[in-house]
Parts: sequence; structure tokens; C-alpha cells
Amino acid sequence: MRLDYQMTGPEDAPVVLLGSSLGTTREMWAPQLEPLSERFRVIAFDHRGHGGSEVPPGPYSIEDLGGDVVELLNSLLVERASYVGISLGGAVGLWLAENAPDRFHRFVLMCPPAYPAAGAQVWTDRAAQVRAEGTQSIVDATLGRWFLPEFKDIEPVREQLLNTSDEGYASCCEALGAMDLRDELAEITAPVLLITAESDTSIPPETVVPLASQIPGAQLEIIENAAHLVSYSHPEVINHLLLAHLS
Ligand SMILES: O=C(O)CC1=CCC(=O)O1
Repeated sequence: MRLDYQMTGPEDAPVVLLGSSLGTTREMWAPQLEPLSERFRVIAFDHRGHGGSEVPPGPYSIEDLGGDVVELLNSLLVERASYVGISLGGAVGLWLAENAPDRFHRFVLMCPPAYPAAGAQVWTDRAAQVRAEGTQSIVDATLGRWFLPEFKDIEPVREQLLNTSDEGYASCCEALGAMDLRDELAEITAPVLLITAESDTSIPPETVVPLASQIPGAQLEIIENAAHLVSYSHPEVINHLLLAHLS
């Protein structure tokens, strides 16, 4: 599987991977790129089915999405990296922490779903809707969940959602609907920073906070006055937390 990615920062610096949310591309990490690239070799990638990455026919599984990241590390001859992910990218991070512990130093997982808390049917229905009517049919509702009304810089994210392959988006919905990463949380050994947003209606804090007591040693931060796509809407506080945890 060929994943598209962008590498920035000093060639010999420790590697940090950035995994984005459902329906977005590595462009969503624009607010993080400069500060992180001062200290790290940053690899922002597109999940399969997204951005410039390949779009194989679905359904995909969380194993597929996590395996792609391990393959990316292999292809770049990176033995070990740290990983930052949000939402779908956070779920992929949980899978990596559980299944590829020897390839990672530290994790920052923002608003990560560990299982389909609202039921698998929600994801099956969303996949069917997007296959039938395209991502344009879910854009306005998605932006309404992802940002508080006062946050205005939403057009770049709208463009990413609109440009995402319908098959890629739907197939990742199927991965989210079929996964349950809760059983192995206690076996995670890497240092994990979990971040949740106080007003996240997509992956509500009630579903993220319990993960912190199940992952040994996990640190938890709750960002006030923020909705789901918190790294994009609240870069100052998030970048501060990222640099503190990854350094
Ligand atoms: O689409 C949403 O609101 C929720 C979501 C789950 C995974 C993701 O990336 O977004």
C-alpha cells in the first residue's frame, strides 16, 4: 500500500508521524508542522483512501490502516518513531501501541475512538450514505460536530472532506464500525498522552477519559471550550502539549 506523506524537519532528528482524521489529509496538520519540525523529523501521512494515498476497494480494517503505517516506517528505513494521531488517526495510534510496540517511542492520541460507542450501525449507515451520495452529503454535519460555531477557519477542512474519495471515506467508516481496541489497552507499554475536548460530540470525553485509567501510566488532558478537531482549532495549547510529551 502506497501512502502519500510529507517529510519536514532535520534529517537526523527523531521521527514523529502524524495521522489525520476521517475525511481529511495531512494538510490538517498545518498548524503543527512548523513548531514540530524545529525539533523532529515530521512525517505527516494520508491514510489509505485519503489524500494522495492509494484507494483500494473497501471495506478496510483497523489492522489494514495500522499495518500501512508500519509498512511506511519500513519503506523509509525508520526503526522507531513517535506517533501523533487525531480521531481516526488516534484509533490507528491505539492499534499501533497495542500491536507494534517495538516500533514506537511515545504516543499522543487526540479524541481517539477505541470502539464504536454509538453502535456499529452508525458507521455502516454513514458508509452507505457516502457511497450513494458522496462526501458532500456529510460535510456540513461533520463541520458542525468538529468545530464550535465561533471557530471560522473551516474552509480548508471542508475542501479536504469534499475532495476525499467516497470509497476511501466509506471504507474507513467500516474500519471504525468493526473495531474494538479496548481489550488490549492494559498491555500498552509506551508513554501515552490522551487528549479529549470538552465539547466533542463526535468522540465524547466520556468515551476517552476511561481509556486513561486502562492504559498504564497514561496522561490525560481535557481541552476546555473545544470540539473534536482540537489540533486544528486550538493549535497553541495542543502544540505546547505535543512538544512537552514528545521531547
Ligand atoms: O466524523 C466524526 O464526527 C467522528 C470521527 C470518527 C473518526 C474520525 O476521524 O471522525
